[in-house]
Amino acid sequence: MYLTWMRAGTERLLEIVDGLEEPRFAEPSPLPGWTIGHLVAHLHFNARALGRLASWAATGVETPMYDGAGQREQEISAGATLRPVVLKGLVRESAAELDGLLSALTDEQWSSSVVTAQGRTVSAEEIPWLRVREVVVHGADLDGDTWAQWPEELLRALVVEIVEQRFARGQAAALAGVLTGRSPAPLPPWL
Ligand SMILES: O=C(O)/C=C/C(=O)CC(=O)C(=O)O
Repeated sequence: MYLTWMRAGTERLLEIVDGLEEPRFAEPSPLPGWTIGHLVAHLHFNARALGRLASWAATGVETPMYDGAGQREQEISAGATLRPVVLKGLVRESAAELDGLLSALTDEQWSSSVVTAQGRTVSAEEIPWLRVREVVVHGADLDGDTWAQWPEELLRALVVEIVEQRFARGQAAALAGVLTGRSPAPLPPWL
């Protein structure tokens, strides 16, 4: 299921990224401090990072998503300076690499454990879900009209996870206001 959603989400994301005109890469994205270029660079390096988790599951050799706290930020900042045509190619390439690595996992490897960048120990089966969140949510950042195209089951899984995490972040009251349609409380971006 997750792999199917990942493939559908990736296909849509690549369409959106391919359709971005060059000047848009320098424009602000909905994420504080990030341009569209930063966002596209993040999507590329996130595929690479999740690919390292897939390699970990395949080999048993610990290969974390990022080497230390600064790597993610440094990669994104450097990536955002690349020419849009280069970034577009990289996003496509790393998405295909991630798909290839995941497709090669055996049943036993899928059930092995890996550790995410947030320190969560998860089954490798969760790797495609981590990518679904990225391509679906950031796809909406790049082209806001994408939500209605996703299956209800995917949206339910996403919303349940967001609700749990927002509660954990102390945002219960703001969330209740938004979900009851009573207050347009400003909530910071979830992802
Ligand atoms: O949900 C988690 O445990 C980890 C999520 C991330 O590391 C987010 C990314 O995938 C990323 O920032 O590249």
